[in-house]
Amino acid sequence: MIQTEHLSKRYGKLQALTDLNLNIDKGKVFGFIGPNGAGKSTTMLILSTLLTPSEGKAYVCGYDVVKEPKDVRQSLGYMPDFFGVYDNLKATEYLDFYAGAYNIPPAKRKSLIADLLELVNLSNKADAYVDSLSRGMKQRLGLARCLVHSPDVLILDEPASGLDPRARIEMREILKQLRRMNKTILISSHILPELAELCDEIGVIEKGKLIACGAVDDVSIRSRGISMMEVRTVFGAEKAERILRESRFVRQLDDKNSHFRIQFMGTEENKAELLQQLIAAGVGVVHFGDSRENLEDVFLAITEGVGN
Ligand SMILES: Nc1ncnc2c1ncn2[C@@H]1O[C@H](COP(=O)(O)OP(=O)(O)OP(=O)(O)O)[C@@H](O)[C@H]1O
Repeated sequence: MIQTEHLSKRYGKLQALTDLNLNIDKGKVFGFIGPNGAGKSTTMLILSTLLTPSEGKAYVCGYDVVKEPKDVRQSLGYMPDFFGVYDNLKATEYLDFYAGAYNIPPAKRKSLIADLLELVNLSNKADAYVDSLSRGMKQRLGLARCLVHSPDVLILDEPASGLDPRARIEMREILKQLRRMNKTILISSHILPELAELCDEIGVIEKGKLIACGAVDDVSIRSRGISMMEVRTVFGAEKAERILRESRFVRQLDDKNSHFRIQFMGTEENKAELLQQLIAAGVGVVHFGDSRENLEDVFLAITEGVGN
């Protein structure tokens, strides 16, 4: 549904994107992770036909973004990282305006807008002026806006940025709902754990280059063999700490009352080896596995030194 081939973009002398190859299948949620200035928005603008690539090709639903921009725009909904709302419009009027822009017949708009407001949990704000909505509500309204023409593909540039934890959770629940509706979603963030639960695959981009790409669980392994792990023990914590500290597979260790968090560098076999070593030493291991919550550390480890 989304494909790029050797996609590159230069702004004057600045190479913002270099040789990007992406292939996102129907119904998949792809998380695009990278620090500020990595090239995420540039990629999304090209896919949304708002920016022309310097080199390479990009397709959305099989349509070429340069040669068939109208078909691309019909197929996708794009939510920029920042968008304005009009002061004197109510939420329903705002969506009605965009539905009109997509030539949706007036007779169909009322029920469509009611459905969209329900989807984004804003039914009770239908008659509220958009500039009176909280930031989280505005973001959700922005999401409804890019769904008015029922696109198969969604391109969402940092939809949760600037939101408080509750608003982030609400946004995530709506995105899960969109995934259940079989939308293909490209979503960016500079916060990896935020996307881990939502995405089927992630791509890590740094200084315009894709440096790791794949299923959330194996991106770290495929890239540099780094993963974050948790080890919990009920007895023998001191022995465990010594073994973990001395292990050639452990790069970093945090210890909180028999609960160890380690940066592991090695293969799945190496993990089994380490677990056997702990058990053979008489450590009471009750948990030994990958940590999802600390994926940010993996991201930092993967991107460490890249591009320098
Ligand atoms: N219109 C422009 N003219 C010149 N340089 C630009 C322009 N837009 C972006 N850049 C530069 O291109 C690089 C990539 O920017 P881009 O906005 O794509 O990154 P990003 O990953 O989306 O970052 P952020 O999270 O800050 O939005 C940055 O160095 C940025 O300063």
